[in-house]
Amino acid sequence: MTASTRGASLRQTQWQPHVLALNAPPAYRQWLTADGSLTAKLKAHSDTFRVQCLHQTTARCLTDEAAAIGMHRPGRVWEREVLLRCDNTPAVFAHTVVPMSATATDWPLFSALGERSLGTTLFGDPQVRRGVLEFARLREGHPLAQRARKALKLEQGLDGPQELILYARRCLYRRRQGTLLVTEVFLPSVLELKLITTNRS
Ligand SMILES: C=C(O[C@@H]1C=C(C(=O)O)C=C[C@H]1O)C(=O)O
Repeated sequence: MTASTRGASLRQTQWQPHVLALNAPPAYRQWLTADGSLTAKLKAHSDTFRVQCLHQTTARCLTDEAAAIGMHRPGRVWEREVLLRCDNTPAVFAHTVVPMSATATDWPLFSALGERSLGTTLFGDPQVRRGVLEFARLREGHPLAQRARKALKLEQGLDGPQELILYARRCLYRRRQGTLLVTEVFLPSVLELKLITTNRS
């Protein structure tokens, strides 16, 4: 890596309200801007869909997400990270944070999700308010890029795809007094998915 690309990769990841600002390939754009539940979309593009929960624990939130969830400075949150698998291939690395100030009344189903999709609890609940999507091309050193690559490395037993360009989106959800920030990092295999028609010939 040259000094110039090192400087570029270390440039702070900017979360944008406009997907075109990323210069992402159209194939990624259609996933980044997909409306509704990502779980539902992934299920429509695979025979088998699974949520692999990597962990759900307390952690310190990332510096670029504190303000988004209403925290004055990065602090402890509930953190959930999963791989969304289509036909057992990881398609999305997802990272969700909830401030510790949130109560079980705010997010009654979050703590016991396990390998059930978070989406099924968000999109079915009339009390949940969904914010606007933000988009980013994750710089190489961004923690979520590193964690996604690490999850893939565990999957592929390789050094991990170093030159992987990762596009992500994030969305803030509100319910009662609670906030919850979902960040979805789209892995290259998502581009291989094909819509499965219902009337299979
Ligand atoms: C928000 C959704 O939930 C999905 C499921 C997640 C989980 O189970 O942790 C995380 C991110 C999402 O891609 C959705 O389906 O749109």
